[in-house]
Amino acid sequence: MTARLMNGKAVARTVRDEVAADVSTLVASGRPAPGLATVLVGDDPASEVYVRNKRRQCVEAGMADLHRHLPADITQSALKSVLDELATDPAVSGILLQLPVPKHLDTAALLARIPASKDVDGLTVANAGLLARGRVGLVPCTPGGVMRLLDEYDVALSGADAVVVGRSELVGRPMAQLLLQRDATVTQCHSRTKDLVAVCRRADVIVVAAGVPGIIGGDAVMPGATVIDVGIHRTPDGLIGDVRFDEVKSVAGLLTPVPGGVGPMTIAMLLANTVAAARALDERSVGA
Ligand SMILES: Nc1nc2c(c(=O)[nH]1)N[C@@H](CN(C=O)c1ccc(C(=O)N[C@@H](CCC(=O)O)C(=O)O)cc1)CN2
Ligand SMILES: [Mg+2]
Repeated sequence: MTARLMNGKAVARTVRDEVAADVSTLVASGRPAPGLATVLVGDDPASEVYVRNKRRQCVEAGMADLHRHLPADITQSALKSVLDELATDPAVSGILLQLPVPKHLDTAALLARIPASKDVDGLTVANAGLLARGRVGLVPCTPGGVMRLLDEYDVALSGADAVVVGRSELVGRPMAQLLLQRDATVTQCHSRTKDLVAVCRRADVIVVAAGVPGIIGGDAVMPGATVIDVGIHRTPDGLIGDVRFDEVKSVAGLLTPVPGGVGPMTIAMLLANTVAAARALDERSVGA
């Protein structure tokens, strides 16, 4: 068998077109264009690329780019003040703190300054709590993007055995919650899992977000399974994921490539969350 590749680039394009249409409708009805505040601390080259792409795609979708670039040595309290200012600025629909931040800063305390209503990354405790209760909030972008990809390729989830490899706040935990909401039987694996290969081999759907290059090979995949690779690692030979692509390609039924799989979906879902946040803020002020 050779897996069919899931084209994240194309699906992300579709999502961005939907967002642009939603923005046009909002603006045509006399509302301000949604505004996205990307907050980048320091000069990490990969983060700079991601934020540049977020800003460019934000403008392409007709939204306002309200970027802040702050020095790597900024203090916790100065950064908190910037976030507090964005929190009350009516032009800002969504706030995104690019991660990771420099080591001297306390990420959890910073995220706590972002109001849940503007938390377009879905990383606040409030939005994570809503997700855990199966209620509507802003969903983290990468797991949200994985769900959209699974739906675009008609992957059946109800009753399916789904394995999530990884338990990060950014991907693994919310991913498991989203699959559970869709009635999958979810197993969450991590660095202490005893027999990762045996657990994965039972799965109809595997989402790998371990942050370990090539951790999942062909031996861990049931023939015909759907395999989603969230990993992204720079090597002298180019970008690779958490999945050993060539091996898994000959076993899986559906597989995401790296690059061009999950990555582009992350930014597309950020834009979708920003429009959703703008709409919700708007409805509140209309009702107020
Ligand atoms: N606040 C956040 N920080 C981080 C997030 C996040 O969702 N919110 N996710 C990652 C980085 N990330 C977005 O921020 C991100 C990673 C990768 C891509 C992407 O499009 N990847 C391309 C390859 C691009 C390349 O050449 O590097 C692909 O996979 O095709 C987009 C966004 C950590 N931080
Ligand atoms: Mg089974």
